[in-house]
Amino acid sequence: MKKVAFVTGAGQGIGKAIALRLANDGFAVAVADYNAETAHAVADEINHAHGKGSAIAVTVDVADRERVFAAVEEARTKLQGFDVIVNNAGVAPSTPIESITEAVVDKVYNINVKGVIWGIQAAVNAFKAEKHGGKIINACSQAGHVGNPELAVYSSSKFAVRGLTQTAARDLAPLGITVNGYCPGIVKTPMWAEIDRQVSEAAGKQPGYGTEQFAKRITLGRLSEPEDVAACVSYLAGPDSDYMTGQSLLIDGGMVFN
Ligand SMILES: NC(=O)C1=CN([C@@H]2O[C@H](COP(=O)(O)OP(=O)(O)OC[C@H]3O[C@@H](n4cnc5c(N)ncnc54)[C@H](O)[C@@H]3O)[C@@H](O)[C@H]2O)C=CC1
Ligand SMILES: CC(=O)C(C)=O
Repeated sequence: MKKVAFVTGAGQGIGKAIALRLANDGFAVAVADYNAETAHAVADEINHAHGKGSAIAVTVDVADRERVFAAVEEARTKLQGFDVIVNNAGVAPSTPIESITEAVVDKVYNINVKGVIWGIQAAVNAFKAEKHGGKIINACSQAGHVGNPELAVYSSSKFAVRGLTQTAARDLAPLGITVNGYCPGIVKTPMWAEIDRQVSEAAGKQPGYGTEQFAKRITLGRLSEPEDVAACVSYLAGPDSDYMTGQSLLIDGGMVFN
């Protein structure tokens, strides 16, 4: 029987790369996203293009607690098990301090922070129903290790995810559940393209300027591909990370040294 992984925000970008990688690792994958079209496209790619792959698409807004519980239960029932959740969905609007509104704080925290809490809770329910432990993996960021310019709301939400990851690791260890996070640097996805556009525009520069500014800090001298991140998540989802919990691993090409 295949192990089952549930990946949120898996319709594009890093989440898509994670879904494809875990399918390749032998997991049956629930491709969860609030964009039904992209979720179905990724699930189809796994089922058809990858031959041995097995996936379903699940439409869910991670900010909606009830829907998250229902989506996890749907995946557990349809895929006949539940072993790993990757709480990957996130949003990252540019928010220079003086521009911050209540609406943008609510939106970012509802998705990036509450969405992770609901995912953790729903996964615990599913692990209990399956009568075994499991692995919870949360999307953090280098911006959760060091405050990023013009990304105060986003950066603080990722600091919160790092705190949640440590705390949940302590609370859930007695249930045989590990909780870890991954902290990418600058990854070539639609999210990064939009941050670059907003930061460049705010500086009165052409697109690409924001990337240049951030990229100066990358020791390895290149931006990350989504697959770089998926490789780390593959490790966190597999047995080689069994003796690791509460960690938020930097995969940032050496942007931030703590
Ligand atoms: N791209 C980057 O440079 C970095 C990204 N990250 C984190 O990695 C994760 C993935 O980022 P990307 O792939 O770059 O983003 P992206 O914007 O390219 O893709 C995000 C996916 O999440 C989905 N999504 C957004 N809100 C949702 C919601 N409420 N419910 C369900 N699905 C939702 C979107 O439909 C989309 O498919 C995020 O948590 C992000 O904060 C962390 C560090 C760097
Ligand atoms: C978007 C993000 O998390 C970055 C640039 O680290």
